[in-house]
Amino acid sequence: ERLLSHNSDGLQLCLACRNMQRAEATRSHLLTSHPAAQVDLLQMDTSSISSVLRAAQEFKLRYARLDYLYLNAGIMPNPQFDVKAFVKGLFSSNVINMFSTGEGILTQKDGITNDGLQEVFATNLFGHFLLVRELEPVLCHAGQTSQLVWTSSSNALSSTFSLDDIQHQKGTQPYSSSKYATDLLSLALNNRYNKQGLYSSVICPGFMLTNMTIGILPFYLWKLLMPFFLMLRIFTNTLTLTTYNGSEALFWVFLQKPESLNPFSKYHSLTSALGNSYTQPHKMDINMETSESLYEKLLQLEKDMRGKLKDKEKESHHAKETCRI
Ligand SMILES: NC(=O)C1=CN([C@@H]2O[C@H](COP(=O)(O)OP(=O)(O)OC[C@H]3O[C@@H](n4cnc5c(N)ncnc54)[C@H](OP(=O)(O)O)[C@@H]3O)[C@@H](O)[C@H]2O)C=CC1
Ligand SMILES: CC(C)CCC[C@@H](C)[C@H]1CC[C@H]2C3=C(CC[C@]12C)[C@@]1(C)CCC(=O)[C@@H](C)[C@@H]1CC3
Repeated sequence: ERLLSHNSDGLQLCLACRNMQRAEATRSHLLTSHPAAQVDLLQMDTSSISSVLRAAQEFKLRYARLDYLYLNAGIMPNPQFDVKAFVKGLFSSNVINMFSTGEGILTQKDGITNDGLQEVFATNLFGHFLLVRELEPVLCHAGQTSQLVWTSSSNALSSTFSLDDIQHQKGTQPYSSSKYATDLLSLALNNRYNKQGLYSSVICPGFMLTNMTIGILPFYLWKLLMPFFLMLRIFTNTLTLTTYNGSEALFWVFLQKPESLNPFSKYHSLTSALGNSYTQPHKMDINMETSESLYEKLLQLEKDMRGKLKDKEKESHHAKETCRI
């Protein structure tokens, strides 16, 4: 919506969504305020490997070029709010950090996808990784730049991520781990693809009330807490609260020359106590060595998963043939 409000001429949007009913509703909403806009839809579930491969194939049939790819889909399933840790945090010097990152007060219960991957890892990171790899031919064009924009989080904490457990099978903070992996992956992509004109950056929208966060507390509590959160903005500008404010960095990045963005920075949407939105970079707690190691592991996993998919296809083909006989 913010991109269309800025300049809808010549902008062709393609919304890749898992739920086509919601996608249609979003499209209609956008066309109501911007009747001349070009908004296409593409069905894609980032948690499913075959869905991502199918969607990428369809995209390449439809379009010759992709200038901006927003990698925004994300889940934080079954969030558990640790009241004890929260109260302890309230009386510690870490209180502001707790409200801006959610560090130490949230855990999640992860699931397993049909492909056998950890659900948060598959949805938030691996599906997007595959998509970028598949869309390479439309993203990389001689003499032109293109941009990947990842929605990461200030909840991306190195303490929750391990190269020995990139899917976070063993821990209770898969969300944080997947976002830290996102930061690492963006750096590795810059390292590999900048020569081909493809740039990658990460943003944090700040804390917003959305479908993802609203379930953490009962709805009436959020309503009651709203004046408290607005007041808290005096101490931390990370409480963006609305999706309009949260999308500030997504929009800001769109306006920048990709070469001017720092691959080690995360671009944060921030909102001042007076309600003004702005974007500010913060250095990420990442290094090239870990980022490259993660990339190698993702490539290996991709190879394994493609192998499994082929075996499955062969099996079902064989079953069909046997039936026919
Ligand atoms: N809210 C917050 O405070 C913060 C959010 N973020 C990040 O912002 C991004 C957007 O989240 P937010 O708007 O808050 O939450 P929402 O739940 O409102 O939005 C998440 C979006 O991701 C889509 N999605 C989820 N799973 C899949 C999937 N398997 N395939 C395709 N699409 C999928 C959802 O689709 P559907 O409509 O079908 O559910 C929805 O459109 C996420 O990456 C999140 O981690 C980062 C920091 C803070
Ligand atoms: C009951 C209390 C009076 C208020 C509790 C508030 C907490 C539930 C929120 C305070 C900071 C929030 C926060 C997030 C979730 C909800 C809180 C912990 C996130 C972890 C959501 C996902 C993200 O990506 C982070 C950037 C958010 C950081 C702040």
